[in-house]
Amino acid sequence: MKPDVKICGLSTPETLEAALSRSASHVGFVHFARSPRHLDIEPMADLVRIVAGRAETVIVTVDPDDALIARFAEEVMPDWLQLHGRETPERLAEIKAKTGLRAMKALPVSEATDLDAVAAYRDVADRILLDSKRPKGSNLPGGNGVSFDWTLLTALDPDLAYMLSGGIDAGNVAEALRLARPAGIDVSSGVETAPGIKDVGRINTFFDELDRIASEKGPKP
Ligand SMILES: O=C(O)c1ccccc1NCC(=O)[C@H](O)[C@H](O)COP(=O)(O)O
Repeated sequence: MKPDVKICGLSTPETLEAALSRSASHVGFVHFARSPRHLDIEPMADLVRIVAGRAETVIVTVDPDDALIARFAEEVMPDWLQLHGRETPERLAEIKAKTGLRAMKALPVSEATDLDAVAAYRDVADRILLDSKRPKGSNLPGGNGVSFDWTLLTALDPDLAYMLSGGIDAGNVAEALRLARPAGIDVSSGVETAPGIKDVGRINTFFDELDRIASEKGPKP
């Protein structure tokens, strides 16, 4: 089955259209002041309006308070909130109840024991996103363009439909899909020319590679 593909950290109509025209399943917009991909509520709402149901829309944020989640739900109206902070399973349930939105919980991974956290979240999160742990020197909990050891994921329950992210690009996505078998992949830096600068050419190259992988897997005559 084709994996979901989320292009994250979009911030311009041109790059958003590129992702949509190649059938991204999810498009992500970051609201986190320190991020080079940060968007305020209004420009984010403008981009979500452009999507107009062609993909699922995701606001990526970190430990949002109640006032902020209310603004997301009322002014942006995305399909998902993706949470990259220290949100507990209880807080995740509360955010879902208050907004009516689906929640994707990002869990940072660098070693096998990091996967223990999955058990606490899998029943409350609508999707788990397994992302690389923040590298030393970075002040961002995501979007760092570094990958982790995907062979760790072979220990996961095969029924867990998770998203994989962290340093995925056109050069390594085939290996990511082969080793980790995720239900979806999430890409940000891998389709940028510099942090926060998405590139239409790189988005197309990434989807070309996914098409090539799908054609290799297709039925042989
Ligand atoms: O992308 C950001 O700047 C960001 C900031 C704060 C929290 C999360 C953030 N990104 C989360 C994502 O969903 C990224 O797509 C994911 O971490 C993978 O990023 P990359 O390794 O750059 O592909």
